[in-house]
Amino acid sequence: MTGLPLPPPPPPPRPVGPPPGPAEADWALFLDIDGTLLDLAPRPEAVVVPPGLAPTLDSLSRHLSGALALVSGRSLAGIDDLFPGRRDAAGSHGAEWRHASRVCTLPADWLAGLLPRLGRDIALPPGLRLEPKPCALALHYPRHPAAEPQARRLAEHLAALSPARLRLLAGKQVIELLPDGIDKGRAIERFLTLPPYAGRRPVFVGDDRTDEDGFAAVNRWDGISVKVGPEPTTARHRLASPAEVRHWLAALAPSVAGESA
Ligand SMILES: O=P(O)(O)OC[C@H]1O[C@H](O[C@H]2O[C@H](CO)[C@@H](O)[C@H](O)[C@H]2O)[C@H](O)[C@@H](O)[C@@H]1O
Ligand SMILES: [Mg+2]
Repeated sequence: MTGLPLPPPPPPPRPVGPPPGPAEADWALFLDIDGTLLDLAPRPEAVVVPPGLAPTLDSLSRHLSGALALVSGRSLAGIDDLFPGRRDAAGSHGAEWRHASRVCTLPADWLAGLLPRLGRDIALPPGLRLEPKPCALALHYPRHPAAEPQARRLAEHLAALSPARLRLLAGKQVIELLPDGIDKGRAIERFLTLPPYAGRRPVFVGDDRTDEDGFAAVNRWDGISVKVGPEPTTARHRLASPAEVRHWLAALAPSVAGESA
């Protein structure tokens, strides 16, 4: 029996090499935290910031005339606990945002309404840990991968109860509830409209599915997108681990030290 001709095979994946270096002075550098700058830990509060990392970021920021921002799922307060100094940052995937010390946080009445009900009249699956943020809610299921469907069902239930339009965002052993329309791509693009970021080439390094919006934005701006880890990605460069990221950043920094010496 003759059938329809088979479609041509998909093209082989584009080779994804390491990112370039040293840092060009016209880069705008956007860095994810967990799984990118820092090794993952069993609990959010258990991560370790290696000594030397903050000074490296400071050197790079000076080299880039201040165009360096942290773009994280953590809250701004959580970012400041790890990297003090009220740095430019997008927190809660962009639902909180700080540029030149000016802070902007989305209203979160929906969260204030939901939180008291959790564990009281809405059951929490065993093993689930809640991380409330100013305008987002993370449902962590550490060491309980089987809890993922339950966490997702709970997140969907909460989203349906909420008067605000919310989106679900799945990360590493976590499902997050966020206001609709919030993602890291938009957070990065917002920085790119403002000094000293405007007119620069965006560079974004991230490790998670939640970073794909950031990679897509940076690709649209002809920037440098860098995926950390082996998973499929739309990023155009790849580093293997947070240790490789730190090594890459430190290798960018000596030219900085040389220039500032
Ligand atoms: O966007 P990021 O900077 O990567 O932040 C993403 C989430 O990071 C934290 O959770 C994740 O890291 C924890 C520590 O390694 C880990 O225990 C957890 O399983 C991961 O999901 C943070 O707690 C979240 O708020 C961030 O959204
Ligand atoms: Mg991450």
